[in-house]
Amino acid sequence: MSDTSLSPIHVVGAGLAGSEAAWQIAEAGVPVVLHEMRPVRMTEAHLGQGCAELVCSNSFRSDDAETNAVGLLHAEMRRCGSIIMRCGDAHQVPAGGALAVDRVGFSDAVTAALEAHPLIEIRREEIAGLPPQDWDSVVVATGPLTSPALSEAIGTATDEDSLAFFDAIAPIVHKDSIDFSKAWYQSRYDKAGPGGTGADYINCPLDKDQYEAFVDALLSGEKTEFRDWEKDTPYFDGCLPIEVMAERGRETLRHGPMKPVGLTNPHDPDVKSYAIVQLRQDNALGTLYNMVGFQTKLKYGAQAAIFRTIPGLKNAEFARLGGLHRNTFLNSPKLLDGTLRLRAMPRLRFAGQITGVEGYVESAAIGLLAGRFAAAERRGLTIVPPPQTTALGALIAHITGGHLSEDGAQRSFQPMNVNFGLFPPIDVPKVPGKRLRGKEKTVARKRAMSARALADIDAWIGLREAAE
Ligand SMILES: Cc1cc2nc3c(=O)[nH]c(=O)nc-3n(C[C@H](O)[C@H](O)[C@H](O)COP(=O)(O)OP(=O)(O)OC[C@H]3O[C@@H](n4cnc5c(N)ncnc54)[C@H](O)[C@@H]3O)c2cc1C
Repeated sequence: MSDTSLSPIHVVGAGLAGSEAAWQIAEAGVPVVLHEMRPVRMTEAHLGQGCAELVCSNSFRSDDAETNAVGLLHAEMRRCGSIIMRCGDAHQVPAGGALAVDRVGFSDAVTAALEAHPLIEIRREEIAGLPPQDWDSVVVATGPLTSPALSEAIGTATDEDSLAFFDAIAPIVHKDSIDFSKAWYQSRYDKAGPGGTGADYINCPLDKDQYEAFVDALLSGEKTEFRDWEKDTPYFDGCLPIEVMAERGRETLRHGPMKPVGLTNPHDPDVKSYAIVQLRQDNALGTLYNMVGFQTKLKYGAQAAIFRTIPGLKNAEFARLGGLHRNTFLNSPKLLDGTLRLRAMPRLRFAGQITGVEGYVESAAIGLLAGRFAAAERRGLTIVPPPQTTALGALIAHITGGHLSEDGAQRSFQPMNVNFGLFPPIDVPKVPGKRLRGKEKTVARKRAMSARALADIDAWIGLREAAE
């Protein structure tokens, strides 16, 4: 099926999306040149030169393909031969119901697979402006930290003020600095999940006084200040810094990342904790743990001081403290066509977080689609996007048209994780002799949507195979 007489497709950026796009193109038999600027030029967040480096958490989130939209996306991507999912599965670490990976093993495996593919050439260079005119098919997958020279060129080409918003990352703690006379291992509701034991998280309990003092410290702690032009930059709601959550109400954290449900403190089993901080394994060795949901823009000194007030973390040593980062993404519903091409310059196709999806898996998923579309176009095949009833289809439909914003209104398109709200509605299947209500009905609806999605993705994959 490979045809080396075809001229190559250029992929810019070997992150989650670019690695997946390059793989899909090459697997479709089309040569690829993959341009990655690291290590020649680094971003603010990447530490090494590996492909598909995970810059913060090591989690691909829930792996439940029956009732969780991201778990369903995992399943669909596996069926499409995703390299990101293949390497993720091969390097998973225990994380309850989530799929978490050893970040180094994962990135090494993706890099090795790409380097070994006969149709992929990797060039270590920055594309510091619009790609050369004679590149007639390009996938731009340069992510939230696209280098300034390229993002300015894209801004000019699209005639848009590039919209930026802020995200924050969570700290990572050395496990051997955690005090296990206070902390304990347990997954919420003892859920074992795909690679877990039911005791995968480290939990640190707070009583009411400790929680109130912690919230006070967050509210008064010294924050990284925004510069003037950055002040109107909004946060993405799914990744709010904890101190911003605390500002929204004193109980917000107790109902969010510090919720005390589904966990029992073995050191004091009769006393219900008022709030609980969870840490999740971050590397295969099990030596590092990240503080779940503790992304923050507190200054480093304040972070260390405040987090050490958490019982069990008094002597915590931090492998990395939390921090702020900027995100850049296109107003995709306006600028991209249904196959991710820039309307104003169709030789450029976009993939990953720069298209306005959020998250490692979603970014890779859009890379998967961009790669398949670019390869089909190069081979003269008709491009058929996946139906919106699938997770892949729901995601691309959202970024290329599903999001509604009124003409002339301020741009309202915001990065989006995959979720069942993006799927067309479905009738909940009837259970003879039983009337489903509440949670039971919601779960039944999700199961029905997932079953429909998996059947439809198989049909879509079959269509492509039939075209070849
Ligand atoms: C600090 C931070 C923390 C995040 N935390 C999480 C998290 O915990 N969980 C989660 O699911 N998502 C997180 N995200 C969001 C997002 O899902 C990830 O950034 C994801 O890696 C995006 O995938 P991508 O392929 O679009 O971009 P990336 O994975 O960032 O890949 C882009 C690649 O392009 C390269 N590049 C950039 N400009 C150029 C150029 N001009 N020429 C050549 N190469 C270039 C970069 O070096 C990089 O390798 C985070 C993002 C950031 C920035």
